[in-house]
Amino acid sequence: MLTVEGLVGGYGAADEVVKGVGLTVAPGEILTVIGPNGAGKSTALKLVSGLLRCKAGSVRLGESDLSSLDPQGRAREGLVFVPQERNVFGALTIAENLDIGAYLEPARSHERARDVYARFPLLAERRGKAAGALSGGQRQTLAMAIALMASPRVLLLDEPTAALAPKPAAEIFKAIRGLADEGIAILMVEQNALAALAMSDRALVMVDGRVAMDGEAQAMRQDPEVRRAFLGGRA
Ligand SMILES: Nc1ncnc2c1ncn2[C@@H]1O[C@H](COP(=O)(O)OP(=O)(O)OP(=O)(O)O)[C@@H](O)[C@H]1O
Repeated sequence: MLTVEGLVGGYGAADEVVKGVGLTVAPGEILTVIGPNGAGKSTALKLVSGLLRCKAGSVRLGESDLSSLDPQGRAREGLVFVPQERNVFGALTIAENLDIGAYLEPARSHERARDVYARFPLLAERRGKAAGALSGGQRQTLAMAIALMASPRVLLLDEPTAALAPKPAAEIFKAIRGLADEGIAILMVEQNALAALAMSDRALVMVDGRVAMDGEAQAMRQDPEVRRAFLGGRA
């Protein structure tokens, strides 16, 4: 179980963009964070990953307190972040990108890559090709595949379907659901709120650095207030 309590942090002088966020994600569960632009969703994810230092609060995975660890230390414990942008090395091949993902345990790179290729055959077919030649959806798939090379227990995904058309976005969501169904805990930030909630277990609305609402994803999807504010009021 990922347990985040009282998370506070931000950037330089603006050190309270996130003003006290708490959440839990169990193995096999998808928790999606939605909310208006600038609410601090991506910042919260970066604080959980260790990319940004917390001013206050704690991040625990099971019995381990990860709060004082850097991103690499947290990844060693099983908490792996997939950024929204610059998440693959375009000039390198897919195989080389996966190798980099295995930096924590290079000796297991071959074995992990075999699993990843079995899961994502499109990457296997293109393994010798440059990542820069991939479509948007394929690139996001590769970004998740790189993270999987570290054998994560928790994946932190920052807008995995950003800038994707509905069909590749649906494929990415399906792949994410598959990872959760195998026991990985997923904490995801998404702008594509309606589709994200449809495949999530729980959701959390962040407004101005705080948790404004949280609950079961399907109930939130039906909530008139959430629909009006975040889902375009659509039925
Ligand atoms: N690198 C940075 N340096 C300083 N301020 C930043 C930085 N990145 C984001 N911010 C500020 O932090 C606040 C929250 O941004 P954040 O990206 O976390 O919001 P968000 O909820 O993820 O919104 P969006 O969906 O627009 O990305 C905003 O006011 C933003 O301007």
